[in-house]
Amino acid sequence: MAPQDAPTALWPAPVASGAVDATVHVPGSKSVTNRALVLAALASEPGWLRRPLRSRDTLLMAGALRAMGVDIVEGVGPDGTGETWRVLPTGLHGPATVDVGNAGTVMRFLPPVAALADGPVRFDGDPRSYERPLHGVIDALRVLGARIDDDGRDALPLTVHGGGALDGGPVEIDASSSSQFVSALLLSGPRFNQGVEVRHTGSSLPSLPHIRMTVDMLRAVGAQVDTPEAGGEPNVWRVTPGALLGRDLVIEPDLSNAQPFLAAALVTGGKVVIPDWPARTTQPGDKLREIFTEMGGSCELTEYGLEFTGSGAVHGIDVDLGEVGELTPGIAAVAALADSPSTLRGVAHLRLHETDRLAALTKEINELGGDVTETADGLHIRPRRLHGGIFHTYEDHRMATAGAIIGLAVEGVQIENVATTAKTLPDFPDMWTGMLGA
Ligand SMILES: O=C(O)C1=C[C@@H](OP(=O)(O)O)[C@@H](O)[C@H](O)C1
Ligand SMILES: C=C(OP(=O)(O)O)C(=O)O
Repeated sequence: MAPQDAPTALWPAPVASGAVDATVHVPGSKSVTNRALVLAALASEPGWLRRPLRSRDTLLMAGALRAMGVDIVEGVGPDGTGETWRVLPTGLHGPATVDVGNAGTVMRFLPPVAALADGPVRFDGDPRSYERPLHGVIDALRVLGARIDDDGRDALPLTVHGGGALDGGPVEIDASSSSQFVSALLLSGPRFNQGVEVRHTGSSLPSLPHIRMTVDMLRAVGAQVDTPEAGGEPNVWRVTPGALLGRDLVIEPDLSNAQPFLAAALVTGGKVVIPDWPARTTQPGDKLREIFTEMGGSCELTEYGLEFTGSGAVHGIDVDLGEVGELTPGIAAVAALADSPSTLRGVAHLRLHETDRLAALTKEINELGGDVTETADGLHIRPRRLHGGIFHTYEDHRMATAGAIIGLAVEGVQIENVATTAKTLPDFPDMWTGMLGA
């Protein structure tokens, strides 16, 4: 949790007057957009991103790469439709400064890129970014040959003294606090002289689908990656050195940002269609089809997209969310409105996300009259009749959308700083009222 009680704008969360029935076009995935930007910047030829997400996290990523000399040109796609970013990897230069905001993808994926630049790159960000774990990336980069000045903090702010190249090779890390440590080292791995071999030594590893996303996207630009899944050693990933191709990539909709809209169908017994839901994806949000079905809905995936229908009943769930941690706030919000208790497990690492999400969800739902307790690795949620009040967001986009879900069913919920949704979904308030007005 973080600075709180500062007077910030309150957004009256709209109550649903009946069953929602809407088609919601969800913008591009944060995780895919930021990986695509990094890979395009490291490629040996230009590439395109079509329908990239334009939000705080992705604009910070683009800004950081531009600061290191990469040319990213905004425009209209070659077919005349949709927004695109053309990425021209013209070199990685320091001195440069990078604002990571509170974007895990920027603070973890870019120090390895900066190690390849030909000068110092200074990293700084929001106060919360100083508290988020970065040791896995810093310590690994030092082993792989980088010089990093962090005044002994093992955290932000820091300076990577890029030497124009990096030896690379084998490295051990404990990525139990964030899968992004593994993704960060793999993404730049093809550009290290010896490639990279990452061995995770911790007891658990969250967000495996996000590591699969990294591997899939690396392979799609021509990298050779060996993984535990492909018959390799458990917890070991190897990336061979080599040039990366420039690609023309259409970014999938952000399925984790589709969550509040699907939740609206579930909570109101309505129907929401998300066009362009991919038939095959590594995004963790795809798991919502299963989770929200177990909680009372049903869905149909067609060529057009996903049609999700609520039954009018919302059930509690006992579920391990370790692989899909970023879905926890939205699931907790639905669980608080369910007809039976829920246990959400496997997400201790959420205490180190945008805010301490376990503490924040417990406090905010309980202040509306709920009965939530924290466990060692998750939440117990016993639904109770809730009442209105201020729902604080702790500068966490997913707290804001979680509060909006509760507000659909509870009069008088006011979301503090709904603008924090700009991290990944700047149009959220308009999309939400649009869905309800549809
Ligand atoms: O690699 C990524 O794009 C992400 C990985 C996950 O991070 P953690 O493994 O730190 O939970 C996820 O929660 C985050 O929203 C995005
Ligand atoms: C944990 C999240 O973000 P980040 O990429 O900053 O880690 C999230 O979006 O839920």
